[in-house]
Amino acid sequence: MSRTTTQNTLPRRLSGMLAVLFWIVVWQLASMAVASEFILAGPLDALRALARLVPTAAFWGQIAFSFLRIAAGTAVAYALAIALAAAAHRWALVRTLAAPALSAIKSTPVACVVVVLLIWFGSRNVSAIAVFLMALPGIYFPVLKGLDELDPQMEELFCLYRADARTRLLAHVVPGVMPYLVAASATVLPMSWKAGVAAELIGVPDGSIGERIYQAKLLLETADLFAWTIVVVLVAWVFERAVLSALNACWPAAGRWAALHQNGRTAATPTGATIVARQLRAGHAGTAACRAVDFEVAPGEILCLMGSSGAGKTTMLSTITGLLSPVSGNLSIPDETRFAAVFQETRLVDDLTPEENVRLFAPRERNARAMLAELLPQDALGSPVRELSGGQRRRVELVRALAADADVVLLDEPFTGLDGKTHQEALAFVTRHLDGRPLIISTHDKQDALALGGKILAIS
Ligand SMILES: Nc1ncnc2c1ncn2[C@@H]1O[C@H](COP(=O)(O)OP(=O)(O)OP(=O)(O)O)[C@@H](O)[C@H]1O
Repeated sequence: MSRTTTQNTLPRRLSGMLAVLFWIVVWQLASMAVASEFILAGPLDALRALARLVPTAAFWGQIAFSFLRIAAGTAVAYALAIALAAAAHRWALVRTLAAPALSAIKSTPVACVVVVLLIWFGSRNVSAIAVFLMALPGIYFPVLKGLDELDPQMEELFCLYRADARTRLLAHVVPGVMPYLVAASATVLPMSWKAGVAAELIGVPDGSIGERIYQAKLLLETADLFAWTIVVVLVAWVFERAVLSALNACWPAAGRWAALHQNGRTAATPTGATIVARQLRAGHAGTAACRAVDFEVAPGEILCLMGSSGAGKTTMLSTITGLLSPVSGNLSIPDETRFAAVFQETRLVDDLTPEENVRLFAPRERNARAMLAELLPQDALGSPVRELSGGQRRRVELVRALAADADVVLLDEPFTGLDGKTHQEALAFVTRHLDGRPLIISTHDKQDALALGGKILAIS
């Protein structure tokens, strides 16, 4: 933690504690003014009641009874809501069927549900089921939104590099959905305790916190009532902090784990792909972006696409990778060809380090760290890429493309943002690590084509 952050946090914590103290004093003064423990017990009365309750085994048994049911209801709701959201994201029919049912559950008052649940299931586990029903839509809708909002450019990246399902899930889906899940949890977790204790208050299961609060109400033990309320607030707070901390910790850790466990990925034999285009016209939605071109790129050859801004270089590269369909003409590429690419805009997993980003798609034989060290300073290698400069991020992408297990390398203006020296180093890096694979590169700089010794294809 930086010194500025610590300096800001301490006064904030202190002022928060003083605010709590202020309201406790107001509560104490109000109870002294009312002067009746039955009507308004003060904080000291509640503390005395708490001191009486805490040493008893029954107190801990009641907390355990309620905690187990509320935690179980919440956990099952999370698991089912996430699975259902994944299915709804994948299949429109599931989304259509789930929407009205979950919207109805969301708007039904807990008290009405609990009465029906008591008739069906009895009182013992009523809190678990009530919590489950409350948390299910609370998690389902935000997770579905997170899945719908996954960055399509990153989807393309994982698809192009042929990432397996596990890598895509841990390095792309989890970091994309987690902010939605964490934000939803900050509301759902405290609510689950409110719903659970409310259900126990109605069902009054033996040995629960709800039963104790109900008895305190019947016997007008206001101090006990407040003591139990304090206990519920504290346990709910600890529960919320524990779950949120676990979620926040597993968020970047998931991608890191995926990067470090690519042991199964070994370098495949290059297919020796030759790319042949005849009268190929690239474009978007059937509209050509450039004139028809002919070219042939064999293993070890380099083709430099050159043209003014908007001429269609990026569109041509996307057509070669198969992300876009040709508007007309022929493009011949062997079926199993594996591509690696630097896209025009940066596409990195922001929470991962440069090495982890490279290792996501590299075979285990490749020494990602050594390759990165050829282009980046040592102190940049340990930070998440979100903390790197634009030029450093560009170099990480370049290393990732050259380190990946690919037959063809495509680079779309890969030297953008690099100063003269790093530009030259990057050019030399490409030549050194191309390993006889065909390279197609888009650039505005004729010197790049000369330095790489590539053929030039004018795009217009
Ligand atoms: N998603 C898209 N949908 C429709 N048209 C697009 C899309 N992306 C780009 N275009 C159009 O296709 C044409 C070619 O764009 P492209 O990005 O391929 O050019 P470029 O040569 O790579 O340009 P630059 O050097 O500026 O990167 C432009 O007229 C652009 O407006």
